[in-house]
Amino acid sequence: MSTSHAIRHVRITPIAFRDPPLLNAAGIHEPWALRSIIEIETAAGLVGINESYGDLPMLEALAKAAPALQGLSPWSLNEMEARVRALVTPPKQTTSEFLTQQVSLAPGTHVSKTVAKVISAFEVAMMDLQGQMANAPVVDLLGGAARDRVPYSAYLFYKYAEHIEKPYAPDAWGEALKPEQLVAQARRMIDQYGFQSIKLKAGALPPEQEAAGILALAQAFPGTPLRIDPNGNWTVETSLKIVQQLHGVLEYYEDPAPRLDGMAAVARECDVPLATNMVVTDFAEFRRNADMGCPVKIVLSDHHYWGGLRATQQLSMLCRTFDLGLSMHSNSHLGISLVAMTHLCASVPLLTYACDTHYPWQDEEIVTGGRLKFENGSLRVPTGPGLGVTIDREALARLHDNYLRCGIRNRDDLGQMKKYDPAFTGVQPRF
Ligand SMILES: O=C([O-])[C@@H](O)[C@@H](O)[C@H](O)[C@@H](O)C(=O)[O-]
Ligand SMILES: [Mg+2]
Repeated sequence: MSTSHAIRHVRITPIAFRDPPLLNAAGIHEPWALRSIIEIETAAGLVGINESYGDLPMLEALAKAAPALQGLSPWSLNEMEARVRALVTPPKQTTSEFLTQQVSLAPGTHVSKTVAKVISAFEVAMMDLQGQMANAPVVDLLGGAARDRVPYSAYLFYKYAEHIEKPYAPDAWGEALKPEQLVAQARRMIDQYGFQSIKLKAGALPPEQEAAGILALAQAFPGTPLRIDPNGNWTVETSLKIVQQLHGVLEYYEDPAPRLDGMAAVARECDVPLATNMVVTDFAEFRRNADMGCPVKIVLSDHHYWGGLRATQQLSMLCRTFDLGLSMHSNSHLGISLVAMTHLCASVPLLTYACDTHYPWQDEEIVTGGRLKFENGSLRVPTGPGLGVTIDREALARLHDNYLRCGIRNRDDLGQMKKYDPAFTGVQPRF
């Protein structure tokens, strides 16, 4: 490698962007969602970019690992992984902290994922650099495109009309607590993006109400594949009762009951395939599911915490070996994450369902050119070198300023819900 391609500098910029009051099993979204923007610069001045989690422990881990990249070639991903593993060890937890985090909805915030998250954060930016050096899109570095566009689904949430603090004008989506409001939300999202399948985030309202929501969607959008995701907030008994009410309607049943044993108990009595982003979140958990005869049939990966794009490709091979389906999970994110996910999904022959994305819930953007355009619910894989997108510096400065002012340093859906309802405990399963 010529020394001009050696990595000389790593910049991590935390950002915050507006996030609507979306309800979930843990509580409710805060007014600002956090991300980190990663920039890796070579001696010659090429810059590879990426987007990842922006909570404080993640920022600390990124800062700790960044010096390991000094002098490294952007092609040396294995060496980068070894150096990160040597430098970053997850902080120790007390048992009670561990139990609290077990019910977290966002596996990306769990400390056991720190090393995988940091590796992923650097890997994508290094592959962006590789693509620029080789004049090839990331999808080609991953083996080439198995498809030229990647399908996403409409991701519906129950929600309030505005945040309790009212830090900015209410979003355009309005309240969604009743079936007819949910149908209106789906209609608006599908009209705008063309999505061809629908996911409902559940586990927030009483299950019968959420089942009524799905039935209303089934009536309003006949033939459209539907999914429901209570994030393990239902007992096995509730999960089985509700799936009966939804007979013939669901494409898959996502994390109805907590833990792998809960999911296995549901699987024994129900013929709808179970999907997860909560109980198979790394290779050890994949093995546990396999040892139990695969009660979970669909793994919802997320390169941000599975260890990167290449790790997710390895996961896809395992899914094929065990005859499992594969699709993608998401958290609140902007365009760099969406584009990285699109390159990845285009490169994976086994992609059995349209992917999740929170993108419609965000109205801000960090990439040059503004919001990404969907066609019939799909995103075209960028064909330019690397990720094929660049950072809008003005937007980066503005979103970083949001971060400095917003006061949020860790995502806390439970704490936020307590502002609306001080008696809310978040103890799961609630229903
Ligand atoms: O954004 C949310 O509220 C979701 O509930 C998210 O935190 C989950 O991790 C995720 O989307 C899921 O599918 O479980
Ligand atoms: Mg989920």
